[in-house]
Amino acid sequence: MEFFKSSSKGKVALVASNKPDAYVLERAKKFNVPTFTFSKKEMEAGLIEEKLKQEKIDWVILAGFLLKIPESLTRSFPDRMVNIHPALLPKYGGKGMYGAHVHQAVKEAGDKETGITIHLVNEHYDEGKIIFQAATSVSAEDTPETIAEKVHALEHRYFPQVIDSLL
Ligand SMILES: Nc1nc2c(c(=O)[nH]1)N[C@@H](CN(C=O)c1ccc(C(=O)N[C@@H](CCC(=O)O)C(=O)O)cc1)CN2
Ligand SMILES: NCC(=O)N[C@@H]1O[C@H](COP(=O)([O-])[O-])[C@@H](O)[C@H]1O
Repeated sequence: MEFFKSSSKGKVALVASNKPDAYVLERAKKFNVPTFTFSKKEMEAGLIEEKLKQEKIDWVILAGFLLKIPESLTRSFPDRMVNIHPALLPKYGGKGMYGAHVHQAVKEAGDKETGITIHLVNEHYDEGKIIFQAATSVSAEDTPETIAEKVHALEHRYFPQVIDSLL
């Protein structure tokens, strides 16, 4: 929202979440961005498709969204739905691989690097076309928490720029 508030290429037109207490909804209010909350059942009943068409949304950007997007919704936004994953796919992707679970797996594997992947969204978890990746080193002294800090820094640095490059 900060990045796009003065953009001539696009704007954050709606913030939607299935978690009514998600802090991003508070952030959206400060940027005067409309918000929309929904349940998993409503998503699976097609309520999101209706809302996004009503609001004339062009792109759907997933950031920490933790439910499987139904195929009907992914097909409504062909090559226009983007997700950010906190690892270097195809490593550490798929069901169960989200948030701290990913960084824990990287630590337990003893990997020397991790990173972020920005990809198009299809009907499967984390299997869409990869658009961008950035890596960071992992040392033996790193913990899942310090790994998360490094990954979050990459996300905050690159996600807006990559989205901007797609518009
Ligand atoms: N159709 C798609 N939907 C989603 C994708 C995708 O690529 N295709 N990406 C995810 C984001 N994600 C990884 O980047 C991801 C998020 C959550 C899970 C997961 O295992 N979720 C749990 C439920 C967690 C909860 O309810 O709190 C589960 O399915 O059991 C895996 C990957 C967003 N949607
Ligand atoms: N597989 C999906 C996944 O793990 N997404 C991750 O959830 C976090 C949300 O952080 P935040 O809500 O605290 O900004 C982000 O690190 C994002 O990569």
